[in-house]
Amino acid sequence: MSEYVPYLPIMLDCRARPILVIGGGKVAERKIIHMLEAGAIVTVISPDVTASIQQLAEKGQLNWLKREYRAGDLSEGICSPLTTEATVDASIAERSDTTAHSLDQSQRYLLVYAATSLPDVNQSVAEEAQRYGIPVNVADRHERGTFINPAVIRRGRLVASVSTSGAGPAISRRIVSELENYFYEDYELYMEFMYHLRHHIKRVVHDPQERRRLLEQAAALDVLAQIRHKQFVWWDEEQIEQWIIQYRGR
Ligand SMILES: C[C@@]1(CC(=O)O)c2cc3[nH]c(cc4nc(cc5[nH]c(cc(n2)[C@H]1CCC(=O)O)[C@@](C)(CC(=O)O)[C@@H]5CCC(=O)O)C(CC(=O)O)=C4CCC(=O)O)c(CCC(=O)O)c3CC(=O)O
Ligand SMILES: NC(=O)C1=CN([C@@H]2O[C@H](COP(=O)(O)OP(=O)(O)OC[C@H]3O[C@@H](n4cnc5c(N)ncnc54)[C@H](O)[C@@H]3O)[C@@H](O)[C@H]2O)C=CC1
Repeated sequence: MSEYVPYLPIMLDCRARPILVIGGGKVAERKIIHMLEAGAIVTVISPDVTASIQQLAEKGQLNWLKREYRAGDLSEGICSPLTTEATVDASIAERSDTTAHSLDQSQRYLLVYAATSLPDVNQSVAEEAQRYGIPVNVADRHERGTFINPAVIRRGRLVASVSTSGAGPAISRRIVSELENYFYEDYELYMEFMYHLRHHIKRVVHDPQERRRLLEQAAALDVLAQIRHKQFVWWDEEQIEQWIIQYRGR
């Protein structure tokens, strides 16, 4: 077996956190869409961008700095959501003597993506990110970065992601397509219901053992089948209470 990195899979809350993307081509675009869906504040540094990225910039949904990457770009952090290029540059100039070490946590880039078509530029971005301890993804040579992206399907709260640890994104994509046939759209309502039920149980059942038993029972409910057969009716608080009473102490 060949050596490979035992990557740690995590789910990251990126809401209102700044992410920097160097390069604005097709690869950057695909990754940016996921970042925006995750609620991140995205800054793109690239002399040219795809039509979609340009549109997002025009709508104020991301910051585009129309220029090449410069050493030092990662130390700047970002000022506020939806700033224009001019205000970002002005604010960077004001803080020209600051470094990533001295920026407060909320201003520092949470993640950096090196997605240009130039291996040397991507390499410089990766080195700068690692100097500052910022996780970095490198589009052309994943082993030069510190994290990689899985192929993903979402069904509301349910997120299924697949990675082959670099063996091949086409394989990840194919496996995820198979999962799409398993996790139908009805999982979204199923997940919402399970959240609602679990939240209620957590609120009213304080004994840890009893709570765990109830949550296991909840996970075994045949709600998904009911949703699938269009027989499911949403449980109100009273119904949940009755269900809890029925299972308590069994
Ligand atoms: C290591 C990783 C690092 C990372 O990017 O995070 C990586 C690296 C590389 N990808 C390359 C090529 C392609 N990648 C895609 C597509 C995707 N790539 C994604 C992930 C990853 N790609 C990470 C590994 C995940 C894993 O191993 O499971 C997906 C799953 C998620 C995403 O990007 O969001 C997304 C699926 C999108 C979807 O779900 O639809 C396509 C298809 C297309 O573009 O349509 C091609 C062209 C076809 C081909 O080459 O297979 C190259 C060669 C570049 C070159 O030739 O120069 C490298 C470089 C290298 O291997 O080091
Ligand atoms: N990780 C992945 O999933 C995949 C990675 N790749 C690799 O990703 C890289 C990018 O691919 P594409 O987006 O298709 O390329 P592209 O040619 O469409 O886009 C490259 C972008 O980099 C920008 N750029 C060039 N020099 C720059 C600089 N000095 N500073 C900032 N931006 C600069 C360009 O303006 C352009 O927007 C390639 O190296 C490719 O081999 C390709 C397919 C998938």
